[in-house]
Amino acid sequence: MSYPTNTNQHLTIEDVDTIELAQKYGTPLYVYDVSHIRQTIRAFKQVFEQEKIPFVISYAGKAFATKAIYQVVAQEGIHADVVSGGELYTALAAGFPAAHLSFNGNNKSYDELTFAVKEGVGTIIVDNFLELKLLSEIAEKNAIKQDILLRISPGISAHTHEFISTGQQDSKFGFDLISGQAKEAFDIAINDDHLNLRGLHAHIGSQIFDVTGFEQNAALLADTANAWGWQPEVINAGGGFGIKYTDEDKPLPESEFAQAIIRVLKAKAAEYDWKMPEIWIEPGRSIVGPAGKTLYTIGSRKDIPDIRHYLAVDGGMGDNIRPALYQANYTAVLANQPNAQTEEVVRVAGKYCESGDVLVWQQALPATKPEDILAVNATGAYGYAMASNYNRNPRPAVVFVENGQHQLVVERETFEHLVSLDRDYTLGE
Ligand SMILES: Cc1ncc(COP(=O)(O)O)c(C=O)c1O
Ligand SMILES: N[C@@H](CCCC[NH3+])C(=O)O
Repeated sequence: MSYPTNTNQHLTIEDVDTIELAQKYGTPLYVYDVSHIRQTIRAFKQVFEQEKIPFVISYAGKAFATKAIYQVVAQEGIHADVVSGGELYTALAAGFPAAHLSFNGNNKSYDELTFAVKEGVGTIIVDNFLELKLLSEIAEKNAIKQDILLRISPGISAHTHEFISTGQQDSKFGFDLISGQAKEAFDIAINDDHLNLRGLHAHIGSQIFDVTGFEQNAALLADTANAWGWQPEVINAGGGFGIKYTDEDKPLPESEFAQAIIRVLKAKAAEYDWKMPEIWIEPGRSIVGPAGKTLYTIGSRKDIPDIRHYLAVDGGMGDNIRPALYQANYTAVLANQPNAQTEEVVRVAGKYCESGDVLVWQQALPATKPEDILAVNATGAYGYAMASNYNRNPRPAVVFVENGQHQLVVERETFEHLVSLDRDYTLGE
């Protein structure tokens, strides 16, 4: 594949020189192409608009939650889904309209639910019986009727890594459909004076390439509501649309996932003689994943004759834990000269004290030298979001690029940040 370059033969992102970004902001550095994010959101929207059906696209902020991304998402006029008090706080701090937020999660605390209700979060996606009870009490206390959806665990297994598959019956998320718990929750919710049950939600997993699971899921939600003698206003089919990390990944265009869900629900609405319900989707990875790259500085190497070349960079599992956690595959490119002839196959390792601290398992690269810049592709989702301070490494900065310009949107942590919450121990003095 051929990468975009400038006259210096440097890798560019939206005409911005990645080597200059590395020099200006340091490495490791997360870089997002904002136009790419906007294009993906618009492609999703276009499908629904062309079909002329009511819809809500809710960006799943767990993939990447910072003030700046919530601002871009708000500019594009779509909603967002949060899964913790911290994500909710971030979205509100960004100026995101509370009414356009939904709140997912399998163990929202009393305080988190109160925070959401008081701030006017549009929809709470209720996951379990305790939450139903707490939320009803909180809504009553605040004299409101809270809009909710019920999250169902549909018993659908998505073909993806076990850790990111959520729809199977043996899952911690949602009301179990098969054993009748979902119907029990429905009966409670529909009769609750403080809750306004608008519809059903089910999310089957993440990084899924096939439309079948989404079709089955949408059909199941509609059939379930119908079997309960109920016409829902909303069917939320979740997120999970797969993206391309390597050439082995063959994702469908985002439009096809949306079209498949629309097709099924249109047919179900006709079959059951319903007013067309609002279709909600919650994409996270597909909106931000392909738009992000991480820049690293190349450091040491270890060549084990006839076995492997390890090339170490100045980041690792603290800024991208996905290879270590899910055996996830990525591709990388030499940003100094992305289209140069490749000369060797290396394993790109991080700087953390773990053997599993790998960023790219296998990558063909041109000859490299210390201080060269390596760009790892498609790191926009669940990279920064899952970053840690393991080995007391400060977390990297984040830069947004658009129309040939760049802006720092998250500062790099410093050593001072690392100790800023530490307190001296004095009891033993
Ligand atoms: C309820 C829910 N919605 C949306 C998502 C977003 O998934 P993805 O980032 O794969 O689109 C997830 C994560 O898997 C989720 O659990
Ligand atoms: N963190 C996962 C996806 C989220 C799954 C949680 N619903 C990943 O990096 O692929």
